[in-house]
Amino acid sequence: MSSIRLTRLFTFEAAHALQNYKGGCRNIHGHSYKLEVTIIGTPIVSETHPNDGMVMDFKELKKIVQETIIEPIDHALLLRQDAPLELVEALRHLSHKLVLTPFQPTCENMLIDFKQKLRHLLPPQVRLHSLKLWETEKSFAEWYASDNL
Ligand SMILES: Nc1nc2c(c(=O)[nH]1)N=C([C@H](O)[C@H](O)COP(=O)(O)OP(=O)(O)OP(=O)(O)O)CN2
Ligand SMILES: [Zn+2]
Repeated sequence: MSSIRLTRLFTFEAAHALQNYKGGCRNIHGHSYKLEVTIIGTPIVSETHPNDGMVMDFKELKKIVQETIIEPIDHALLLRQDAPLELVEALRHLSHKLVLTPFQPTCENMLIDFKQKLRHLLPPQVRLHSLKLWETEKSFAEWYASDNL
């Protein structure tokens, strides 16, 4: 039996601010994020199975990631939950898509959050292998299951 990795690429737009950061990123600004989700498993061997030859249907992976990770934050503003109350209230009043996070919304923390959300939703025959989040064209962070045994 051969283990095979499958990767699906996702893109989303989000704004954030890094609270207390010493530099421009403390201001609200946006990124066109890219997320690579890699799972690992062995392909199904069953001539009668609709997913014969697949570790997992790419479409199924897309649905899980899209609904769990992408849709809640696409075109949203991510702020740490202790952001100034007046700002939070003003944004809510203007019906902005605001997501308050219990962590500083860095690449690193977003990956930890994504990993926690995804792990329990994948079918039993596959495992989450790694996540790679591109914040800019030049900067990305990665989470690997093998780094966290
Ligand atoms: N370890 C981390 N460092 C930084 C993060 C992060 O998530 N993890 N995030 C930021 C900012 O949010 C943002 O990514 C900085 O973007 P940008 O100003 O475009 O980055 P650069 O200055 O590197 O880009 P240049 O094109 O070279 O100006 C900051 N740090
Ligand atoms: Zn940023």
